[in-house]
Amino acid sequence: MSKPAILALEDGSIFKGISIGADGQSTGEVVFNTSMTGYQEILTDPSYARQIVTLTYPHIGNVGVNSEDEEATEIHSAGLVIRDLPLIASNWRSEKTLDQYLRDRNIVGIAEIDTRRLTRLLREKGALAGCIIAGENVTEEAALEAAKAFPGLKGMDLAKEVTVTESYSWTDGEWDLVEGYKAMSDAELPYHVVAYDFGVKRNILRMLAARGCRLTVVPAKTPASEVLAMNPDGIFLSNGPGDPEPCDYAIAAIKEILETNIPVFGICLGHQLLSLASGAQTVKMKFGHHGGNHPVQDLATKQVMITSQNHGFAVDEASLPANMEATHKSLFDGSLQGVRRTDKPAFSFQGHPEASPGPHDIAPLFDHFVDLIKAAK
Ligand SMILES: NC(=O)CC[C@H](N)C(=O)O
Repeated sequence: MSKPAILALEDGSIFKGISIGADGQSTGEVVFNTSMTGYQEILTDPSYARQIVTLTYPHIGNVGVNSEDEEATEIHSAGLVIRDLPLIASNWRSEKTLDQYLRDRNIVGIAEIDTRRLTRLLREKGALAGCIIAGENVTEEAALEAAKAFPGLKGMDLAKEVTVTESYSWTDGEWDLVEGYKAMSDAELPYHVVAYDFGVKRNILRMLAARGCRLTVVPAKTPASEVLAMNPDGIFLSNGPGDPEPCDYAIAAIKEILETNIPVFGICLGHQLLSLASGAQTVKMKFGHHGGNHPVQDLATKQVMITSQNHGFAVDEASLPANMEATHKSLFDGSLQGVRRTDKPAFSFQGHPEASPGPHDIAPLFDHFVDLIKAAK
């Protein structure tokens, strides 16, 4: 017997469906993601903290879930909204069904929702605060009240909530498959990169390790002095949830790091923080970019790449300081997608070059980072 569930939005819209996952209540900013695959990676991406994700692809859960595809140890998304949960999950890697996974992690979800109506609404009005109530005691009034009480992500520092408490090392990246690194032990990997964890995805760490980087992953609030004392060959700024603007500790640390000539690479939240630390400004977007098919142009070569995206804030191109240059633009809406410092070996990208799953067109950005490290060494 399926249990009822309700999704209420701050504008008063009510969507009735059935519960998948845990009983309970969850509020957050409702966003739509147009990816056709990767629901488990989306759920576990720390950048989705405090966001309820609706997937436009209609059948979600077909291949179940497994322990290898998680981008972090927990589900960070505040809830899942889908059209149809298949009766059977079938894949050789599947360890459990999606609804069992949500129940085990105490995450609420709702199925049998008209996700096309919901997506059109979010496109017209922009991302809206919402609340899912699932299981017992499902009332429209309670869901509406909770949705309206959610303050929105603007001004919310969530990087400090999802980051690690202790630093750790990471060398897992099938780096031994890369020619030249085959016979090396982890400690012999040629480059030491310190990665700030603002909500990092595992595949970013894997892709850096695969290029010969021995990583020390550090908590979001680690001061620059501690990072510089580790003598890194490169510094990486991770993706992460929430508004970049209130992350003053990170902005201060990056400013200090930019006084050195150590190569810096930022992805998504890391891109926004590098820009803020350089004097640029960020803005909240209407409904953001969340999907796996976003065309982005490299402004120098004019080459167009298909990219994976997940962001609700963006760097305002008009605010770039004289020593920062736009490198990439979205061909969907013209928004800024990449920057580089003209006076320092520092650059960053708004989308996700590590896309897993997703297009790999922009993966060479990792090679560019390693090239800067080699040049600086
Ligand atoms: N994936 C990310 O790092 C997201 C960055 C930021 N939280 C945003 O929404 O724009």
